[in-house]
Amino acid sequence: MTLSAGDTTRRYRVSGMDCGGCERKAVAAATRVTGVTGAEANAAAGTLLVSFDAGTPPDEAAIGQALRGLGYELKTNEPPSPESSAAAEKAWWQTPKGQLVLVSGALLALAGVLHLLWPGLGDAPFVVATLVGLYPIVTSAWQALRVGEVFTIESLMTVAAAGALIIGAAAESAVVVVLFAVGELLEGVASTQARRSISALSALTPRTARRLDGDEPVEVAADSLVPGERVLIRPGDRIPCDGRIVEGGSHLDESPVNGEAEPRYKSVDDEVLAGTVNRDGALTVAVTRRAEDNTIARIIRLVEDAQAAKAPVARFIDRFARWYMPAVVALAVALAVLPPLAVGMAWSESVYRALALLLIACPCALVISTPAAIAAGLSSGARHGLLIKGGAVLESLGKLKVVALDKTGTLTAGIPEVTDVLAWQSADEDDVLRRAAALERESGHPIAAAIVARAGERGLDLPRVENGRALAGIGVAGQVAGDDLTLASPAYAGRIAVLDEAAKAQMHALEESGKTVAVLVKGDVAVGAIALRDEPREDARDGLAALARLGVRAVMLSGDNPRSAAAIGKLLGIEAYGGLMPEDKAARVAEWQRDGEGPAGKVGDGINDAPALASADVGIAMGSGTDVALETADAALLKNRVTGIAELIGLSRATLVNVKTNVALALGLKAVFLVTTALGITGLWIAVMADTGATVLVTLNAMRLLRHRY
Ligand SMILES: Nc1ncnc2c1ncn2[C@@H]1O[C@H](COP(=O)(O)OP(=O)(O)OP(=O)(O)O)[C@@H](O)[C@H]1O
Ligand SMILES: [Zn+2]
Repeated sequence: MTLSAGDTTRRYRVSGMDCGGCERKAVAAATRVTGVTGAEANAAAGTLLVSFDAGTPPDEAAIGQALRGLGYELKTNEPPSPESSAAAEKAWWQTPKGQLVLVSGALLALAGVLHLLWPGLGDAPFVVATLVGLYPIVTSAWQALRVGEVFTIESLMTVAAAGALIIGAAAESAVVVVLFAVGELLEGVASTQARRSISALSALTPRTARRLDGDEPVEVAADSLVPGERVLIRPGDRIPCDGRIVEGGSHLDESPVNGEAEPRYKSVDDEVLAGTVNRDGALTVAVTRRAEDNTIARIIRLVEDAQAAKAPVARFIDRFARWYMPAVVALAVALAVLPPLAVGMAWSESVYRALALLLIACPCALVISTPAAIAAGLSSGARHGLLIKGGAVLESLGKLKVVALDKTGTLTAGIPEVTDVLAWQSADEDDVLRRAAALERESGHPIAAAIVARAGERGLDLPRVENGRALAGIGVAGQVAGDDLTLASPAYAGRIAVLDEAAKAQMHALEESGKTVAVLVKGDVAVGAIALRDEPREDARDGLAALARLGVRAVMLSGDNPRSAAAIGKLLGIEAYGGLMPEDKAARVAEWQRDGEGPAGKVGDGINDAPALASADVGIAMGSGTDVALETADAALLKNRVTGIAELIGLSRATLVNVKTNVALALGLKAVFLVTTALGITGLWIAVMADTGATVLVTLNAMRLLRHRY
């Protein structure tokens, strides 16, 4: 079943699950509750998604009860907080699994000692050790049986250990029980680590804030702050909330939130993020978001959702494990029964081999191989300002062959500056600038900000504009003192006005040097033009070079005129196309996909390039955490750097390689020992060692991703 979070689904946190077997049991238990129509569990994320008929939500307490019977704890979907996550993550020896390891291990050691001191006791001490260690396993096998899950790891284990006792291999079965407990304990380690590295983010926000009541700072709980309140932040403090600076200026270290290494100077009207560090100046900040909506809380929610959404590989492995277990049981029965009947092998020998087979078959390592790696990859990315919305996105990111990048704000800083003002037809330069700035006053385009700023520098008074309107991808228009005015790209200006050859030549020259030109048209006469230049980002070259090293083709798609796009493209050494409307960019991406040049990614600010972001295999939003971008794109770069794109792809590839290595390790070890056991070369406890060993290897390998180098 495929589920997604919607209005007829509800997501719960569940603690205690740590492998595919746990997931299946939890799903089986939840779907038995009346009203529940489907469920999906994810051990790595510690989540259970429950679907139900709209209007009749199922009884939460009943679901909780059903899960408790299996040893899992249901929590309602509370927002993450340092306290709750700290409480959920107990030290290993405090968990039931840890205690089972300690108790069964101690009993095994004791049995060994007794056996040496009083050989007369025979196997009795080992039998006792086995039975004690087996007790929780039997209980959990029984609970799973009651919800209809017959072939669980625990039921295999119960049969195997009991069988070993019956054929007189008590010492082995005691060892087997301990190793099984160790393996179970280890299974959860990678996903717990991954989860912890995310919930650690929430601990970055200070608990308290110094709220200004009038001019008096009062210490209050940070999560009680509401938008509009003002807080005082001293040098060295962590910022307690998302907000806007109303007084002061300081260098802010944002690395904890977005991985941006260089501290940035921010002052009045700049946005600050909760969890970042105020380096050197005192700031007064107006709160803009409540604690539960601040950027860091949103990041944590996104990453948790991402971990809960299974990658296609993980689904495949789940399906595989489903038929694999019964198949193994059938094989074990055949191995026990056939050789004695066919070639007269001793029953004790054939049963022994069959039991060993059951033990190796435990698919724990295989089942955690994929989710562990993906959870680690997603966490590692989030810690470096690379947000990936789930395993499926991660898979496609690693396969990208071509990436389209916007020019403005992506490859360039997005802060153009006016370089030239041209005046034609008896107008003077200040006149052109004054009217252009008046038109731009309401526009949100970076060009607008630059023109208004330049007019301000020259101390110009801006006239009133009537009927002002933005022409998306073209420019702005309105009436000033009765004149119809348009400020637009030369291409559009050429359509509504006649541009003489001299003017055209002037503009072409500006464009060829990489500048953007906006033409001021009065009625149907071009009266002047303003040229602006937006410098490439410092790291644009490095970022593109890194993409080239990964063998990914990078193409610039720009709404700016083709000549200046080409000039910037040449400067950066990237294939460039200009004069594209947003839908043209989407069409270009679709073309690549159709012609087999994709999978294609699209990087943009997520604001005026939404169609292209959506049509790409992976839409990557870039920018300092703009609201739209975070939630609509498939992946987001919180640090405002071109180099982040290659980091994102590199991380995805590393994760995919890790997944493949893990699957190969788990399946490979399993295959080898299946054969050697069936042939009678290796015995019971090598079999269990192999399974525990594979679990350890897979876990360690996945955890390497938490230290991935960017
Ligand atoms: N407010 C404006 N003032 C002046 N010109 C504008 C304005 N808005 C758009 N234009 C013109 O339209 C062109 C395309 O704008 P659009 O917003 O689609 O692209 P962009 O974001 O500037 O560039 P890119 O696609 O490279 O990111 C601009 O290069 C500019 O010439
Ligand atoms: Zn388990």
